[in-house]
Amino acid sequence: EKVEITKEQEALMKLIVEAYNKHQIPQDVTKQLVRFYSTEENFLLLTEIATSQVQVLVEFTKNIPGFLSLDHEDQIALLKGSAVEAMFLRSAQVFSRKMPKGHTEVLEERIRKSGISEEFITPLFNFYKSVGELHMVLEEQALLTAITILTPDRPYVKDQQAVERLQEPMVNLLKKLCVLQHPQEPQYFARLLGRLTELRTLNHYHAEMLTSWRVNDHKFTPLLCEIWDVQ
Ligand SMILES: CC(C)c1onc(-c2c(Cl)cccc2Cl)c1COc1ccc(-c2ccc3[nH]c(C(=O)O)cc3c2)cc1
Repeated sequence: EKVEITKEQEALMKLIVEAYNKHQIPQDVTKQLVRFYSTEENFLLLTEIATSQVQVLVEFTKNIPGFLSLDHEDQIALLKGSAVEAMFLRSAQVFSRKMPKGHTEVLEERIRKSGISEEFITPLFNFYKSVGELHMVLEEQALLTAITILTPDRPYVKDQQAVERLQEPMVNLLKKLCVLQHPQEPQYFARLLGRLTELRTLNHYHAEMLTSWRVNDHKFTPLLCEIWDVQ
């Protein structure tokens, strides 16, 4: 015979459905799932990484033999003049060293979505690619970073000869290392030094990146403001 819902059953149904709809996970919890990393969040994270990267860079620099016997103002001038290049080098080496699976992609994603305009993204990732293709060993990476920091012709360096005297043995050592590590590639050392030239062009792009971030009222940490002369 005909199936019919009784009045009682209807009342029961209403209670159950109401209770079911009432008890849901709060929106702000599930929202986390679909939230894309906003430009703002990516910028803040990269700022945090860069700040800690500068601290690491200062400690590394202090351990370069002879650096602490340079004129103190020249020490500051070298750090300020090389910080961006050293960080491009470091983040590029990290990229090429194939970070734990997926980290490289996440870092790339966050850099791409941190408010940097397309015109700087291209040269940035071209540089990462060109460093990756070199397959530098750790020793080469460390020496190349030290050579970058000990660049005599940075702005405001007074005693350039003193810096040259520290940089030259590093360059000679790197040259020897390249011959030993890449015997089948005589031009390898020249390719490494070519990266240093490319780094200098990235300085200009970076200055533009900073300006466009600041125009959009992005805040940096005190350490980054000091080393990059912003704010
Ligand atoms: C202030 C922020 C937004 C910023 O401004 N310019 C740059 C900026 C940008 Cl995008 C690109 C290149 C240079 C700069 Cl300097 C940045 C972010 O800078 C960094 C981004 C990532 C890293 C980075 C990432 C992963 C790492 N792993 C390790 C490790 O030791 O395992 C070190 C490391 C460093 C360092 C600086």
